[in-house]
Amino acid sequence: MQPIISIRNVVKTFKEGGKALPVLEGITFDIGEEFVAILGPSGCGKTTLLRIIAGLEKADSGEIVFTHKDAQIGFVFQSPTLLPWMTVLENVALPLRVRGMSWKEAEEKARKYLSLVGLQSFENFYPRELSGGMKQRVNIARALAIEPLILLMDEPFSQLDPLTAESLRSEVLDMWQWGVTSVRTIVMVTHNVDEAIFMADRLVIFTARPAKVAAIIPVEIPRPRDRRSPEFQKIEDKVYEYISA
Ligand SMILES: Nc1ncnc2c1ncn2[C@@H]1O[C@H](COP(=O)(O)OP(=O)(O)OP(=O)(O)O)[C@@H](O)[C@H]1O
Repeated sequence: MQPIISIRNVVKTFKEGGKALPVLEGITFDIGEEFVAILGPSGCGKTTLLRIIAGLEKADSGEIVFTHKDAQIGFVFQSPTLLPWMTVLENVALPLRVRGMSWKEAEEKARKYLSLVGLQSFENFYPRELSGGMKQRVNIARALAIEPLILLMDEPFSQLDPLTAESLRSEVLDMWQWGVTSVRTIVMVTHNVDEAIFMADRLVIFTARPAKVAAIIPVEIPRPRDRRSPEFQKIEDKVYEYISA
């Protein structure tokens, strides 16, 4: 596998009120052109690793090596982080403006990605006028609009009702699988074992804090995956062995 991201011996300790909280204890693995899900017990450091990959947080030691030095990275946060005083269109266009694009060009691109997530007729709405699922769609459109090679997602479906979450999962998978976006690599942090097996090519399982890689499990089941199939169940059992260990 040709790596797109190499995570090499990443160590991170937070300092809180004079006390050291070791969070990541030497995380090493490669991510290629694939969909990787990171699973692990609550508070073990999954989000911290994602933030380090995105450059939002600094590792104490170790490194993250990107094969494509100028690769753009999109980030979808757990809860939508839209600016309330801007319309949907302006929210999606903003990161493009920040990158130096004219408003006209930025809005054209924003419209393209809003239509990809099914929100073309909501461009003049404000975030408060949207449902949770629609806000998360805008968040996804905003991350895609910068045309990233790498998409990082932090529990993107966990705040949505089950039906909305399920349709968004399939939509994200479709967009990625059929190559209608620039994204070649997806890294998703999740608590949800079922969601990880449904979506990912490989599962990276972390131990409890301080996190180490406990196991890497490939999911070689053709998509769309049937959660009731014996192969699916077998992987689920394997994951729980590591998670409850
Ligand atoms: N900026 C920070 N300063 C101090 N402690 C932090 C900071 N960010 C995270 N932590 C702590 O580091 C630990 C790991 O947090 P992190 O959010 O990475 O875990 P997680 O595995 O994503 O958790 P969850 O699954 O519950 O979302 C937690 O105990 C958290 O309280």
